[in-house]
Amino acid sequence: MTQEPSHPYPGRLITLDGIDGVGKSSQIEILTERLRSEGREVLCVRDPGSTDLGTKLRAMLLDSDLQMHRRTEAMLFMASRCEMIESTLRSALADGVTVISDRFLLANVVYQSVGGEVDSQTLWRLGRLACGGIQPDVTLLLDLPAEISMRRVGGEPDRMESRGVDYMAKVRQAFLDELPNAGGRTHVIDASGTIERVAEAIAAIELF
Ligand SMILES: Nc1ncnc2c1ncn2[C@@H]1O[C@H](COP(=O)(O)OP(=O)(O)OP(=O)(O)O)[C@@H](O)[C@H]1O
Ligand SMILES: Cc1cn([C@H]2C[C@H](O)[C@@H](COP(=O)(O)O)O2)c(=O)[nH]c1=O
Repeated sequence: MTQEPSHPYPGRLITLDGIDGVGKSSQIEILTERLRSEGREVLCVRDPGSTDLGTKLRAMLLDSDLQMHRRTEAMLFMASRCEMIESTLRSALADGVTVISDRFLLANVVYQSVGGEVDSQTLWRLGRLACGGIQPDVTLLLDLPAEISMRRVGGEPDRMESRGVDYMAKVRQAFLDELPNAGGRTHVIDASGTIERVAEAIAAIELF
C-alpha cells in the first residue's frame, strides 16, 4: 500500500524517540556520523529545543520546580516544535537535507496523554496543526523496559523523570500503542543490547 508523503519536500525527516534513558542521543550520534560518511548532508535538531525560543521553553518544561497544567505543558512542547519547524526544519527539507530529530510529535502525544486530562487523539490533532503539515518520513522507536532505562538516566531527575518509573512504564506502552499514528514508516528497535548492537539494528533499516 503506497503511503501518503510525509511532506512536500525532497529532504528526509528521520526521528528517533523512546522513554528517557533509552539511548536516543547515543544512537543519533552514530547514525549522523554514518550518514555523513556516506556523503549525505545531515542536520540534527532536538525537540524541544534547537531555537532560542525552544531552548528557553525546554528549560521551563524540564524545571522540576515549575508547576503547570498538563494542557499548558502539551501546548508549550508544541510551540517549541512549531518554532523549530518554521525557523529550521522546513527550509532544510526544502533544500534536500536529511534532518534527524531527537524526538518529535509522537513524544508529545504519549508523554502528555499518560495520566493527564488530555487524550491522544486531541494531541495528534493539535500537534499536526502545530507541525504545519510536516510529519516524519521514518520514526525509529527505541524500546526498553522503564526499570532499565531509568537506571541509565544520571544526575538530578528533570520534571518528566521526577514522575517516576511507573509513569515511564506507561509512557513506554503508549509509545508502542501510538507509533502507527506517527506517519511515514515506523520501526521498533530493541534498545536492550549494547550501543553497538543497537546501532547495527538501526543500520539494517532502509531509511531512504
Ligand atoms: N545500549 C546501551 N547500553 C547501555 N548504556 C547505554 C546504551 N545506550 C546509551 N547508554 C547510556 O545510557 C545513558 C543515556 O544515554 P542517552 O543519553 O543516549 O539516552 P537518551 O535516550 O538520549 O536519554 P534522555 O532521553 O534522558 O536524554 C548514557 O550514559 C549512555 O552512555
Ligand atoms: C518532545 C517532547 C519531550 N517530552 C519529554 C521527554 C523527555 O522527558 C523530555 C525531553 O528530554 P530528552 O533529553 O529529549 O529526553 O521532555 C515531552 O514530555 N513532550 C514532548 O513533546
